[in-house]
Amino acid sequence: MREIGYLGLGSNVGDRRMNLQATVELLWAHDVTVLLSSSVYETEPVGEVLDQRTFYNACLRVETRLKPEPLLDACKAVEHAFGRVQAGEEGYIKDGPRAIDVDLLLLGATEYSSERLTLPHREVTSRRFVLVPLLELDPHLEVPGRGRAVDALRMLQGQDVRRAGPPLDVGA
Ligand SMILES: Nc1ncnc2c1ncn2[C@@H]1O[C@H](COP(=O)(O)OP(=O)(O)OP(=O)(O)O)[C@@H](O)[C@H]1O
Ligand SMILES: Nc1nc2c(c(=O)[nH]1)N=C(CO)CN2
Repeated sequence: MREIGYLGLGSNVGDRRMNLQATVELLWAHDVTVLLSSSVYETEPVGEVLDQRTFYNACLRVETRLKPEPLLDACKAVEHAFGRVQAGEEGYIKDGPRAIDVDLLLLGATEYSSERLTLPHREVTSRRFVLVPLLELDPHLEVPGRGRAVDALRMLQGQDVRRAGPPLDVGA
């Protein structure tokens, strides 16, 4: 059975837009069909490392037959193709600079938790750089177990998120 899911992309190293665009193509090669892209947003860094380049962030609506863990594997394979150092590996910096980050935000109505995967993503309702592009894709989006995305965004202040470029090319 095919499910609709949402992925969050982020990049702040190299040609940020090109990295996001290349990710769309790599996802296709891993059985993840990209249906729609949000605009690309330039966003102020949040988390443990604030003194770094601004990020380009976007969200994708995808369709896939992959179950949660294999879909996470596909996200990780894309990061690996960019040479991403993973959590637990030497040189990993939590919230540090990266050419690409692919987060699995939502997969249908699935609520799931394992050692390596939490669905919905634990930060989906606490990051403006995720909620703004998600709401562009679906203004009525409900986050399973956590209510309406628009209500979550209303609770958040501050972080600068500004539209920087058109949606990524998804070949539709
Ligand atoms: N929904 C999810 N999407 C992606 N990774 C997840 C998810 N839930 C748990 N994880 C786990 O989180 C680990 C750390 O992810 P990552 O290295 O991308 O962290 P980060 O990008 O620094 O922080 P964040 O995940 O908060 O954006 C991954 O190796 C993965 O096993
Ligand atoms: N603005 C912004 N800040 C971040 C981002 C990101 O994608 N955008 N990703 C992080 C680690 O996943 C940490 N901080």
